[in-house]
Amino acid sequence: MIEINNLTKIYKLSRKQMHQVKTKKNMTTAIENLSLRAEDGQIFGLLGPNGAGKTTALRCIATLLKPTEGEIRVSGFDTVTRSQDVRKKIGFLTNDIKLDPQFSPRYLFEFFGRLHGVSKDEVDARREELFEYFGITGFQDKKVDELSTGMKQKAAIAVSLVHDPEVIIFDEPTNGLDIVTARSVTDYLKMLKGRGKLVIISTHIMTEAEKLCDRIAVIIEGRKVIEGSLDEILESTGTENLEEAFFELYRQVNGGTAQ
Ligand SMILES: Nc1ncnc2c1ncn2[C@@H]1O[C@H](COP(=O)(O)OP(=O)(O)OP(=O)(O)O)[C@@H](O)[C@H]1O
Repeated sequence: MIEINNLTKIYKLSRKQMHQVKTKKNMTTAIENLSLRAEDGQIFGLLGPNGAGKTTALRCIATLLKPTEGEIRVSGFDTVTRSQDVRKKIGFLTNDIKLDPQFSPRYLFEFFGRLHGVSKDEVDARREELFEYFGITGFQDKKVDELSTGMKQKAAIAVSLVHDPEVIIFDEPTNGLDIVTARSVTDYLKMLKGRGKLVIISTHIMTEAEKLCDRIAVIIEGRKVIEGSLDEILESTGTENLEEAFFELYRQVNGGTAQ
């Protein structure tokens, strides 16, 4: 289970960053007062436009960032005071964590397996299952450097799951994948949910959230504007699909400026 209570994350900006985003303020609030609860056996989606704060929230859950205010618990462990325990429970995938280009998917899978304290037999069994499922076996001994974007993403997904984590945190898991591979990833996430795992993803793809997520939190400009099942969100916005619901919510936040 993931419990987020009143999470606020404020980044301090360097002079260079202030110049880049043309601001005189040396701080930016990426997430403001976010609370939510995601249960085991559920796929929970954080849905929002670019810059909404989705990656920041997932990085806080994954212990990579400390909340400025508020607290997060993963499987009962606080992400700040019990970060080691949290890390054992989670598999984290994000676009800015890159696999070392000099090594092969097989080497990296075995390396991270050892790092997580998984036995050799178990690593071998999990490698066979995951590499077969994601079609990695054919290029498992090639250097990451020589792989396509999609191949790298598939390898990164497999590596993040080496220790059979209870909680799967995937930031835009189908980013850069073709339609066939994207489907294999979303099917695998559904299978993990069926095994009782908690999967939390970020996405800006409405149809992906619609098909995949049991619960969705829409985040706009760092604030949660609605949370619920797809049906609950459609009912409360009086719309027929998530895209319409999103624009309705966006209009409410921005005072009627969205198309
Ligand atoms: N390291 C950082 N330093 C300063 N500001 C940051 C940093 N990382 C993110 N931000 C800012 O925080 C806000 C939220 O960014 P975040 O990456 O969490 O959004 P996102 O919803 O994941 O966006 P995207 O869909 O584009 O990945 C943005 O305004 C971004 O510019």
